[in-house]
Amino acid sequence: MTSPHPAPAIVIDRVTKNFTLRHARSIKEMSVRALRGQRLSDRFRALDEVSLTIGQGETVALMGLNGSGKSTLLKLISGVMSPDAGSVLVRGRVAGLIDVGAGLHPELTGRENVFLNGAILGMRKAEIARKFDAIADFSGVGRFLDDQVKFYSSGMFMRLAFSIAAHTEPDVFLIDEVLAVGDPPFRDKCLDRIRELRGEGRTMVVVAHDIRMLVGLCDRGVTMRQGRVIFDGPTEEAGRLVREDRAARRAAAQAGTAAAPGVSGGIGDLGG
Ligand SMILES: Nc1ncnc2c1ncn2[C@@H]1O[C@H](COP(=O)(O)OP(=O)(O)OP(=O)(O)O)[C@@H](O)[C@H]1O
Repeated sequence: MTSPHPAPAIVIDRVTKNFTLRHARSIKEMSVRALRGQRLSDRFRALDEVSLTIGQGETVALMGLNGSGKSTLLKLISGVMSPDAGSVLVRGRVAGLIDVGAGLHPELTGRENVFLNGAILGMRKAEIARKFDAIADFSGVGRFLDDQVKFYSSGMFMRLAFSIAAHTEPDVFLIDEVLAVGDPPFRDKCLDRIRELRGEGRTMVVVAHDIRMLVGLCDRGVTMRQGRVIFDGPTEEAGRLVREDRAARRAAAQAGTAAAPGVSGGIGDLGG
């Protein structure tokens, strides 16, 4: 029997992340702005005191409008980015599909990338060799395996990246919008593989805009708005709040106003 309170796999404690928005891209632009007394850059708060604990074996959907901070939060969990304040603790091996294909090297072949990316994701050479056929089969890249991946279509690229990550047997698996890229049969295969990983008790955090898919896949939904967690509970309810935000954003756009829920407002967001 599973415990109602699984041991934490991810603990995010009052995490804040700021980015610098540069307004001038050239020395000329900088000079013009300086002469006019305009700012050269602004600080933008992408995450604002976010706290979240995810238990081992949970499948959590991270939802919210564009710019609400989902991807930034996944990057902090994966360790590719560090918080400006607060802490992120992750137990076990993390594999992520965060920036699709970011781990694939365009000049290398699919085969070489399986070994390189597999190693980056923490697999030993013998383990990759043992799983190579399964990775190649799952990706469906077939006869293109010995071509450089820069010649792959975006779908093939994503399939190979997903296949490598999904065979690393991670304790924590992070998935960002990759399911939106693939063709429907591959998407179903990915969903089956995610369910399999879930059945093996792995922890999963999934970011996607397809609310219906998330409701079918995840035990728990977290809704973000302007860098903050505004809801954490049943996935349906989390999704309902996102639909509300979408409707408000549409209404605001029609009314011609700039401010809508969850839409990043730059420096103005910092205070409120
Ligand atoms: N490297 C960066 N430099 C500057 N600003 C950034 C950077 N990465 C993200 N941001 C900004 O931080 C905010 C949050 O971005 P993030 O990508 O986390 O949102 P998101 O909820 O994942 O959005 P989407 O659904 O569009 O992927 C956005 O306003 C974005 O423009």
